[in-house]
Amino acid sequence: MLQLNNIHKTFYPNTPDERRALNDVSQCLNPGDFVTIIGSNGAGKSTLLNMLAGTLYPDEGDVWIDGKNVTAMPEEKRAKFIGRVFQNPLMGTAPGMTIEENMMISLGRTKRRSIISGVTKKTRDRFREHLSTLEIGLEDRLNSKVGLLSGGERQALSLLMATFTEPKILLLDEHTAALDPSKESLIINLTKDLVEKHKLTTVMVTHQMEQAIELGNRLWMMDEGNVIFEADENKKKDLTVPDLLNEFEKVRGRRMANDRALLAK
Ligand SMILES: Nc1ncnc2c1ncn2[C@@H]1O[C@H](COP(=O)(O)OP(=O)(O)OP(=O)(O)O)[C@@H](O)[C@H]1O
Repeated sequence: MLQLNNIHKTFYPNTPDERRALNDVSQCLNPGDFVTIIGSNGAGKSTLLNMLAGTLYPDEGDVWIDGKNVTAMPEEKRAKFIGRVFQNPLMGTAPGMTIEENMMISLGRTKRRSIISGVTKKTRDRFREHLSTLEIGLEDRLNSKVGLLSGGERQALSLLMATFTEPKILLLDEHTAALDPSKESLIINLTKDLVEKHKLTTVMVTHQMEQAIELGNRLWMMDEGNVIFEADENKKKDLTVPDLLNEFEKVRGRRMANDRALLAK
């Protein structure tokens, strides 16, 4: 479903600011795989997600999604089959527009049909049905401006908008990091439900190692632009946070430097 072949990315090459963000990354995911990615500061996690989303292009290597080489495909075209939720609840939704208008935009991204044609009763009913699965009452607030929603409500809506069109790939970019703990568990449970319901191939970056172990069927640990340890479904079942820290030390001969991961529960 997803294949990364020998991906390299260096920012400001041949200058004093040169930063090698990805260094020969080759990985693949099967349909329905859910990989969580952890790693040290500056390991290349966000760069990898940006490469998948088409926000950045690799210097070398290629990206394949569902049998198609998408390496040079611009972000707006990939948005037809990639859903993404960001860390910041303010990103991913338009605050000045209503819930219904935001959902129409999501739908419009994936369909050729113009969104100006208006919302039919059938579409509105479909939106209500999807919103009701969140169980936070948004189905009764279709005409509320999204800017009035709380951070947790907005992140739940972003997650729904990224998934109800059934993308080929779902990218989660530390999507619970800005939420307080009660909202965080709501969003994590929703994530599990939506990924399972739509059988989505999912790539999630997180700084919380427990979350990385609990969610999904695969795990990649990154450092200095590459995946230095990975666990498949079997290996992941028995994995603990100390195991991950030990694995890092074993491979690198030093401790993982990640201030946010170490501060997280
Ligand atoms: N737009 C950019 N311009 C220049 N350098 C960049 C840019 N984006 C990332 N980098 C550099 O590339 C490297 C990898 O960064 P990236 O943000 O992918 O790491 P990360 O694993 O997401 O880090 P963190 O967990 O600290 O957010 C870092 O050295 C970073 O400074």
